[in-house]
Amino acid sequence: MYKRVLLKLSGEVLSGEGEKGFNIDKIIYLINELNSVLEYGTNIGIVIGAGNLFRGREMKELSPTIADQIGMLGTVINALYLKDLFEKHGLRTVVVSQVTSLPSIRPIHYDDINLYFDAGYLVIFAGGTSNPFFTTDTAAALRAVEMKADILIKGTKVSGIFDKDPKKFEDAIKFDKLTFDDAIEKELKIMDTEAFSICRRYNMKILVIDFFKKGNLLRAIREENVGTLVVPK
Ligand SMILES: Nc1ncnc2c1ncn2[C@@H]1O[C@H](COP(=O)(O)OP(=O)(O)OP(=O)(O)O)[C@@H](O)[C@H]1O
Ligand SMILES: O=c1ccn([C@@H]2O[C@H](COP(=O)(O)O)[C@@H](O)[C@H]2O)c(=O)[nH]1
Repeated sequence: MYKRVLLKLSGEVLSGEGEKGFNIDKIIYLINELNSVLEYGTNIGIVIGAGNLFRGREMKELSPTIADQIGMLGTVINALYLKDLFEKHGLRTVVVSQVTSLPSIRPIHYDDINLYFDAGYLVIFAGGTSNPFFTTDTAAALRAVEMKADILIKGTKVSGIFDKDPKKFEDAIKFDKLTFDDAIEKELKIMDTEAFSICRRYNMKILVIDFFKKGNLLRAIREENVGTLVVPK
């Protein structure tokens, strides 16, 4: 069983696939999935995307650096939205970020992260990497290494990593396991090359799961056979 996990969630986990904004039923589902895992004392850090609000690459009318800053702020909005609802449902949560100074957001300090986990808090890392031209997958890789996670779990809308995008190709074939070298060489676009590359350098395993399938998060944390595992060798 994994004891410390960085969970990367697509923004669409908050809205529903292909939707924008927030859907309270989806967030209750997320809370239930997290509760089932927190019972076991697993430390959970969350990096949340912002596809339910803004994706830099979709705002073609804007300069890329501005669009990306708006995207990063979207992750801050998502983090605060989640913090409030998590706490209303009994999940103690702290939001940490380097990109904004707001009364409900704390700066990232490594020593404090351990204290938050020891006190039973969920930690949401908001604001991506703080740099334009990246995505929250890269932020997830960095935070997973920084918080000394056992594994980075990417909760998404596909059941794992395929030889091509399963949303576009019906005949896509799923991998149960593959190496970082394979994922990078085959240019499997489920995650950025930067994210794979950071995880390869620091031996951070990645597991990609369908977050919309009930119970999958617990299966993943219990190290049951679910999704696709990416390993060093
Ligand atoms: N080889 C592949 N295997 C699996 N999925 C793939 C592959 N190539 C592309 N994809 C696509 O990658 C997507 C990964 O989505 P992800 O969870 O990162 O959402 P996102 O849109 O980047 O996040 P957000 O909603 O926060 O912007 C999946 O929807 C899937 O269709
Ligand atoms: O480090 C980062 C992380 C994110 N962005 C911008 O935010 C949006 C939303 O993130 P997703 O990973 O796509 O959900 C992204 O499209 C970028 O525009 C960033 O600039 N830097």
